[in-house]
Amino acid sequence: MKQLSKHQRYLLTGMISTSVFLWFYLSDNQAKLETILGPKCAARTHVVFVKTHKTASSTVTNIIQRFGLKHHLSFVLPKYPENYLWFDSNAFIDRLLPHPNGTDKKFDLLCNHAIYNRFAITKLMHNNTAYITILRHPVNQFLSAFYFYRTVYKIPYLVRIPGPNPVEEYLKDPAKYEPVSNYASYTNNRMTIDLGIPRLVFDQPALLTGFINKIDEEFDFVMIMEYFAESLVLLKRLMCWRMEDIISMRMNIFDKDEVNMPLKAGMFNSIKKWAHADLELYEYFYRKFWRRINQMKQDFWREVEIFKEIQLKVENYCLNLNASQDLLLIDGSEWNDRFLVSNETCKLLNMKEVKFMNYLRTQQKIDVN
Ligand SMILES: Nc1ncnc2c1ncn2[C@@H]1O[C@H](COP(=O)(O)OS(=O)(=O)O)[C@@H](OP(=O)(O)O)[C@H]1O
Repeated sequence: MKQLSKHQRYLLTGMISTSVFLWFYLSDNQAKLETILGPKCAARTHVVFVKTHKTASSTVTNIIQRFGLKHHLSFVLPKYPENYLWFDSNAFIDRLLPHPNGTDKKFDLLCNHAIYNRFAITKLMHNNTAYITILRHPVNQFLSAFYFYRTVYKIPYLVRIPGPNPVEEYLKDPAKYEPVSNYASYTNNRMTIDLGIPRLVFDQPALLTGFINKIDEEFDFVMIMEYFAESLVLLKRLMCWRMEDIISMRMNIFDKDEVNMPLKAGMFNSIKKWAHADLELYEYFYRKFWRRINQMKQDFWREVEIFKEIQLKVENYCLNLNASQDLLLIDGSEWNDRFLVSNETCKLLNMKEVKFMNYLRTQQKIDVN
């Protein structure tokens, strides 16, 4: 074979090393490809998450809190010691911590419990804010709320219910036990209440449907708790966030063995009947969720699978944490850059909503001059 000249050898070596470099870059992952060709999309940083009760909403709030902390974003936060945001009076601004950069500035994120009030919230937020919420099947949502607010929070109207099976007793005549105020109840179609739909329309089908349609117009995305992984991958795509942004640890799990209130025959249907506004809301957005998923290409399901694998690794790592443990390295894929999970990451993933909020409150106060 003919010997290559020095110049040809030099060119060939250059071509090979460039190819190896590009191969490493391109085969590594999508994020590296984006480094060369420019990003496909920029992460959206303006979100309102309407935190419905007992729907895995604290888990989603943790995701948003971590995202905001990482990107130094501003949060709409109630003044200490309040944990809820109240938009029911014109003086709602007085109950909020001021914006860290001046009172005329718009906030980036809102993710506390609040009764949705579009008029008030738009005054605080940027025009390009994504409005998001989450719903759960009303029977499980009702039971979760009933058990939690009776046995953990010990809310008087629920504690007062007598008998060996208080759920059964309550379902015989819910109105007998329910508090008068809309907002004091956690068991009367609370997801619908959280979304700002008044109790007055619960028994007026046309008006209720009208309100649900309005929510549909105003919200960018409604997640479904029973499809949490799918919901988070859709959220990631909508917001152009990274895989490490949507990992989470389950918050507020309630051990059903702690309560001895078996669900007897007929109770499932009684709850559906009582929670009929929540049921209509849930079924509407459940159908919409699946229409959205059915429009996705096959790669959506591959991304969900990858996400579930990563989520499991993170859960195992954070649950079996010990101080000397190495970092967890998550490999890159078509949908994510490589990333590391550390003890510090786990601390944030496990941080309860109120503790996280208190931390954010001190951060934002420090920023106020
Ligand atoms: N990731 C994930 N997947 C599935 N389910 C989850 C998840 N995270 C939280 N949960 C369940 O959600 C219930 C708590 O909901 P919230 O966090 O919204 O409660 S709260 O209103 O903020 O008190 C509570 O339900 P119950 O255990 O039935 O009470 C949690 O177990």
